[in-house]
Amino acid sequence: MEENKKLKNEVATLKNNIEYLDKDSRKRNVIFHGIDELEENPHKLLKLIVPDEIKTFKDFPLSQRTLKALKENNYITPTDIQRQAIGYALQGKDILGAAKTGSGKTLAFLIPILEILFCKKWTRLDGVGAVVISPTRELAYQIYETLRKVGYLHDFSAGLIIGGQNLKFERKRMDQMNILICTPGRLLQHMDENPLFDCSHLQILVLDEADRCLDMGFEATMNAIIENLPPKRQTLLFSATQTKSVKDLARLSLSFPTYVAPHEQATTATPEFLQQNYIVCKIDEKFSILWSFIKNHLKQKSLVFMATCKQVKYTYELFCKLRPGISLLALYGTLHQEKREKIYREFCRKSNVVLFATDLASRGLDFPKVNWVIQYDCPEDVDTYIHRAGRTARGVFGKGDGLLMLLPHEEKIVEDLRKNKIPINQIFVDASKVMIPLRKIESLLSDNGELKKTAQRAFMSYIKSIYLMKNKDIFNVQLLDTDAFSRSLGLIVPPAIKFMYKYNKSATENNVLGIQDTNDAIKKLKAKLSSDERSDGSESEADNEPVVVVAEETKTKKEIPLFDFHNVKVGSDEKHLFKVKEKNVSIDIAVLPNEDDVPTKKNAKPSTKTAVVKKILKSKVKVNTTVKFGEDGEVIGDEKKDVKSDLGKQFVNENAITVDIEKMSELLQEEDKFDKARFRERVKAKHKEQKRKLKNKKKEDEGEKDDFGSQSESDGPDLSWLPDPDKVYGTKDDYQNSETKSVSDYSENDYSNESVTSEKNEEFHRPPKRKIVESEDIPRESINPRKVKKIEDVSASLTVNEAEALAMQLLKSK
Ligand SMILES: Nc1ncnc2c1ncn2[C@@H]1O[C@H](COP(=O)(O)OP(=O)(O)OP(=O)(O)O)[C@@H](O)[C@H]1O
Repeated sequence: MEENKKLKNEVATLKNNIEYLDKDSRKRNVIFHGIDELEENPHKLLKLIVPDEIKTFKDFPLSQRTLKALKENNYITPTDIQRQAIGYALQGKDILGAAKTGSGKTLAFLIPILEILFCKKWTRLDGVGAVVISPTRELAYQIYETLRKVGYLHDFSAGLIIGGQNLKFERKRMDQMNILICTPGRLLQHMDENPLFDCSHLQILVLDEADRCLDMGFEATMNAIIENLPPKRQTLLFSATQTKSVKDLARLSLSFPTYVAPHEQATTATPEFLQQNYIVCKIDEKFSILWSFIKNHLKQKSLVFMATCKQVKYTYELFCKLRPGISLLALYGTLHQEKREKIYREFCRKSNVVLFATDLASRGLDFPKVNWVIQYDCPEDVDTYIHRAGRTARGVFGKGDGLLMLLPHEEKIVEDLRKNKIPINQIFVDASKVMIPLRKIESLLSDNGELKKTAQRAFMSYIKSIYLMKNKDIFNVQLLDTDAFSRSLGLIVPPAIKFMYKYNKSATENNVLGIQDTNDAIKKLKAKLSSDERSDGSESEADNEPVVVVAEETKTKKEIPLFDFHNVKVGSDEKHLFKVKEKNVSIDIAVLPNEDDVPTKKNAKPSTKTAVVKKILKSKVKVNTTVKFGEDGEVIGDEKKDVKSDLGKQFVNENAITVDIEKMSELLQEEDKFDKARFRERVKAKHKEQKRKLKNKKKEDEGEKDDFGSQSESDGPDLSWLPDPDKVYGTKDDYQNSETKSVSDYSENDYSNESVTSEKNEEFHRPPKRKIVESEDIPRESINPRKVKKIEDVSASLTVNEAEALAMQLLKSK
């Protein structure tokens, strides 16, 4: 104790001097020499920092700058992990830190980073002194923000190096950074490509969510990063589910790491005030339960975890269209970085909101005041459960609720959870209170092709994710009622699950042959599927094709508004609602066809494109050829495709497999001659046809002129119907006399003088003003009625004399 007190005083003096030194640099070296002495004897500090004696951050030998910033951000009392880890870290020890979610691990490594670099007089010119690696961009961003808060009084430069940002911008500044917060991929990219990046002086390496950073997903990247780092460094590993794997630790070449786990003896592995529940339901009930939950928690902040990006996308898009009355957000890896950041910030800011997310958001993210964490799909393992559930009930007295949704066969995971000190209780949902507008969803999907595709992708991605799970005791794709699942998503026709069909087929074949080890084939298939699932691009076309199996008519549920998960029903009747009905657990229906559907060899419809091609090739049908038939059924050859040259014919007869380029070019030249000749002929014929048409048109035009202009004689009107003028007016002579007379009369006498006229009339017998004469030898019916009408009109308008003159003229011309 005495020694401790002495050391404390020593350090207090040093600290004061360090602050003082900021103003007076002349004494700097003397003081740092003192700190160096302490560093050389770490056990001195170890004795000095007794975790149980630490009440506030002031009790640590921290710089005033750090203490001030901590105070400003209301960090007064250190949490358990901070109390235990900071001391060891300040001594330069490698640390394996494990503590419950939301227990403040971030500060447990950020404070030592600041203090160690500060004590080492790190400056901008010294380059990268500390690197913090986080598995996700969002978490890296969050750590960076915390660092800015608690380290703003220090002179260090810090950089956030994550994917999706401007690489050029980062590249120029990398050599000036003292503390880097990064994701593995981007860090390695700089190590590989950026000549300005130098981390040879690195002092501290931190892996947040260390078990995730070191797992299979990042294995190669992390190995490459570690190779590029100086072996002499301090390494700190933190996670709520810490790795103890010797292999992992060996990879990091930790030297006698100190295991810091303040909650190891705790009764629970999850936060104290986290209320954890689970329900068991059928696969087709999950979607409606989720919808009902959201509708009944409109004034809360909920986070829903789903297995795949595509499920998140579909649920988000569909629920937005259904308008639940609360703001909805979706966060998943395939989103653009800017969007991801925006959604992350929005979810942090809002208080009544639902965020659908993949496991991208399951680790480390410190969303404030989340009321509910719903694990819509069963987590891969206990660790994933812990991290997901830990997004609520965070901080010192944080409270929250968790709900795990399980399918009947997934209930086994509860045993594992309980074994791992996770207190979880079963609750029951009153089925009568569950509702979803399924008809509306179906009609939305039928109207919106894009949404339907998203639904199909969501369906497929879920099935694939289950198929790829390691733990086959819990995740068994063959126990999924895929038809019911598809219907619950609004898909009347379930998409075909071809990979399963292939898998089952190969398994059956191998069984028949007595081959035990089919692992290689399955592994290949799995690798392909997992790469599909991870990829940003759309699923293969095949996955979106509808299945051959005809779906049953979709059942609709009554829409009943009230819903309460806390309404635990103990009555046996209520319990039955969620018991597994064996007939609904159709093992093979969706995956393997029914016996009736099993295709016989003859009538089998090929299910894949390869099978179709094989069938076509077998039937010796020439693909991509067109046969034209004439009217009499004779085959008409395709002139274009027929070879004309002798060389071409010879080539066709040879049926050569290999291609001789020179010969081919010669052949093409020969064929080209024929083609050109054919083309010339066609042009000629076209010109000829055009000329002919022009001629015809000209003729037609002339004909039209005849009709309406000078009429030809032959086409003249038929005047045979007119009465014989000799009969009517006497002989030709009489006629000539009368004509002369009348003309002179008309000229000499006033035509209007009636007396004269009457006299003349007496001399000449004039027929009364006549109508069209109906002569006996010309039957009226034989005359064109239109002509008759026309003549009647003309004659009615003429005076007798005019009519006579006209008639005479006509006769003359005849
Ligand atoms: N000493 C402290 N006093 C008060 N609040 C604190 C303290 N340390 C951390 N916190 C707060 O607790 C919350 C959780 O901290 P942090 O995110 O570091 O937890 P974590 O252990 O890293 O969680 P996870 O395991 O989920 O990554 C944060 O909001 C943080 O501000």
